Amino acid sequence: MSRDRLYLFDTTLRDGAQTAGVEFSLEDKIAITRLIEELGVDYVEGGYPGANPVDTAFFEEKRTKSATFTAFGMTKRAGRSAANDPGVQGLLNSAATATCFVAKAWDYQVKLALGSTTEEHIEGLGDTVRTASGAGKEVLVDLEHFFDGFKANPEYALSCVTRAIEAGARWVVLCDTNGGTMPAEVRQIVGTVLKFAPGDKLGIHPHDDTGQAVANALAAVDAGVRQIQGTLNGLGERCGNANLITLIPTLVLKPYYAERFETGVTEAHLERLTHISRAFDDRLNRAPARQAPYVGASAFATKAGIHASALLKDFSTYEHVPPESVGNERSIMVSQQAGKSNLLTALSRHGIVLEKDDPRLEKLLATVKEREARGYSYDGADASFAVLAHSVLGTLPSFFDVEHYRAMVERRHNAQGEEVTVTEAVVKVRVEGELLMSVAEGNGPVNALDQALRKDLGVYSKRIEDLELADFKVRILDGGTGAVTRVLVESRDGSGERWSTIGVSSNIIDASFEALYESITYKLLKTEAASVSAAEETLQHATAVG
Ligand SMILES: CC(=O)SCCNC(=O)CCNC(=O)[C@H](O)C(C)(C)COP(=O)(O)OP(=O)(O)OC[C@H]1O[C@@H](n2cnc3c(N)ncnc32)[C@H](O)[C@@H]1OP(=O)(O)O
Ligand SMILES: CC(=O)C(=O)O
Repeated sequence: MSRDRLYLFDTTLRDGAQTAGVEFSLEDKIAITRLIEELGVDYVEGGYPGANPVDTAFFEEKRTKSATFTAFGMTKRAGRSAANDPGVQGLLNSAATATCFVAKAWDYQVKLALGSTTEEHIEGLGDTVRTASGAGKEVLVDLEHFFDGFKANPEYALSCVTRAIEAGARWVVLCDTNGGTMPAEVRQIVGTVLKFAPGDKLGIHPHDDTGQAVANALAAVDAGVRQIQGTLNGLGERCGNANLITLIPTLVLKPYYAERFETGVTEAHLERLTHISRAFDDRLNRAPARQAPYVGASAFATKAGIHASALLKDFSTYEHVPPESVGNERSIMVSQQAGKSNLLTALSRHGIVLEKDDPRLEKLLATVKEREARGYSYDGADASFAVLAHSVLGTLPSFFDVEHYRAMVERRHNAQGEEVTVTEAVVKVRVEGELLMSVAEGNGPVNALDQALRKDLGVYSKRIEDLELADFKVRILDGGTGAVTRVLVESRDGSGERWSTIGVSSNIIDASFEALYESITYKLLKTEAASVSAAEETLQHATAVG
């Protein structure tokens, strides 16, 4: 059976940014783009250039590698042409390859919210699409309130679709903006739209207000649309958007969809799904939902006492897909095999190759599990996993030891009588037998400790020169007096690589220091091979000259 191409459009950085309590920094947007691209989606909608400084800065350069970099904005405002509309021009002058314009497909909203007429709005839609398409952009149109608009005035809603296509839109996206449409209605309405527009130009943008965004996306695909818009972990306005982390494995692993549709998602992308979902939650500073389909910690967890015997004969007795296909793991007390497979994959990402029966693997697995029980989480801290693995496997070079550190925060009055807060840190490290002490000031205790730790690492100083802190996140794991603090530090270097490390302690400074220490250790680990071969070359050269 020949398969239709189904396109996946991620709007985490745009509709996801409209979630209550979520605020993305530029650093967040850059890092989340990398996560989204690991999924193998076709489009990344990065935000709304011109709406706020972060989004404007984000669109100053192309941020995607494989996905089409897309900017969102509204169609031209009434009373001016698209060529003279600063909002439209902001999108056209951005580094985006595609522009997605929102227009209103419900006549009531046009009159009420825009104070305009349907004739004027539809003219504006056509003008905006023609202008953007003439400027060389791939054009998408999000038809806001499409399903409610269709129920109120099908003629107007349908004419928005046909006008956008006539004007040159590559995609017209039918939005269930208020999220109240039922899957059966989606199927029925899309069926009618298909009499006026081809399915390979239609998309669906469902909201989750009745918990059916994923069902509505699938209903629309069944009816004939060929693009789905959604977000990581279902983030989005109010109750969220269609969850791509749920939809993607369904489209790829379920024979009903896999036999009919082809996406850009490969098996390798799918195996990163759990990691991506949890790393995204870590970035949002929220606990991953244990019962999330496919990727939750409970998605493949079984109460061993009840189901163990059947599971041991055949895992499919209680699993609808194999957990490793989505990078998750089975949680059964009587078997550690899946855990080992997971570890082998994670180790190979760091160039560590082990046999499955290597006894050190069992030790590493036990260590990871024991540390995760204490609050560590290696899903969002792959660099800490690499450091831990080398340490347990006995392959971690002894770069430096921290003998002592101290951080001091003082609130006092300066000579002018103003209140000032002064922060200072002292770190003593031992490098190749030599004791080195550094003192630094910072804008807070963690910053001061970071400065002091990196100030003098003796022979290693040169190798960490281009190391920078990109982000710092704190999460309190349990409330009350026994609270445990988890700190995630994101670092980057001149090669463009970014990595995350973790620290856990009842003391926030201790947790931060651990994460900073591991970041430097990871940087030294990753430069170790290059440093050894440079030393060997120098030695060979000296021998040849000598
Ligand atoms: C359904 C959705 O999710 S659509 C996406 C919504 N997302 C956002 O709004 C997030 C980003 N938005 C923003 O930062 C701001 O709204 C901005 C910068 C875009 C505009 O800010 P302001 O100029 O202050 O306008 P404000 O937000 O108060 O109102 C929206 C304006 O856009 C107009 N408008 C809304 N949709 C459209 C449209 N599709 N075409 C033309 N005009 C539109 C409204 O009539 C209103 O015009 P008015 O200022 O003349 O009253
Ligand atoms: C465009 C959009 O986000 C919506 O209609 O929901």
